[in-house]
Amino acid sequence: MTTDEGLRLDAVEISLGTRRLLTLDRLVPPGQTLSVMGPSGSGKSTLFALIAGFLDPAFTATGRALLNGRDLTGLPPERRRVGLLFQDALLYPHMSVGGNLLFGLSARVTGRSRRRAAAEAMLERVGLPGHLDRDPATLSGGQAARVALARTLLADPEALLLDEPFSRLDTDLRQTVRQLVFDLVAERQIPALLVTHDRADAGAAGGPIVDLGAGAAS
Ligand SMILES: Nc1ncnc2c1ncn2[C@@H]1O[C@H](COP(=O)(O)OP(=O)(O)OP(=O)(O)O)[C@@H](O)[C@H]1O
Repeated sequence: MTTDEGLRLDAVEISLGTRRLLTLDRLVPPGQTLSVMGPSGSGKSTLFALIAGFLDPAFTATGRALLNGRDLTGLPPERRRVGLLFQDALLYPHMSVGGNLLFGLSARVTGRSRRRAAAEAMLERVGLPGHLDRDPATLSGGQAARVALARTLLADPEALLLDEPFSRLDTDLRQTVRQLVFDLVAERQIPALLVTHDRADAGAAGGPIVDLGAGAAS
């Protein structure tokens, strides 16, 4: 592995006015999940916004985020190859499951039948074979979370930002879905960041934990 691989947060510092919100200097190697913890307001979502490319202009940031050697600074969000998963699945309600997946699918996969096959294969991998024509409104919370994961991965991201994606799932489901997520992170060798308030989630991620509330986050 060269040092270029993975998600590098190179002397990142984010401030809000005169208040320094966070500083972070880390490499998240391929296949590893760095868990980001910290109290409300410590800057977890702001860090994700910086990496994904939608930092509010109210903040000032120095340092760089590099993904597999590419400096993300100044790139529009759609060119960053960063996948996001949130608390809510955020599926488009007016599209079928397949429509949602094809919407996310990388433009590099061309041709209707190849695109459908890629979506079906990904559904199968997340444990929902044959669900392409389902209406998202009829899915359980766990199924919707799996579809959201499938949609994110179909875009072929080079890094994953997981913003409390398990917090709405109850215990058993939570364990199954998070295992699936971390299995896929390892399988695809993608670096991932997980924002969570839950030590068990951070433990399940298996990687290092950074606490933004501790004042010495690095
Ligand atoms: N658009 C904005 N303009 C000004 N201040 C903001 C803006 N968005 C967030 N903040 C402030 O920036 C700080 C960090 O917010 P952020 O949402 O990143 O925290 P967080 O750790 O994700 O919190 P939570 O756990 O509640 O999601 C907070 O003090 C928040 O009030």
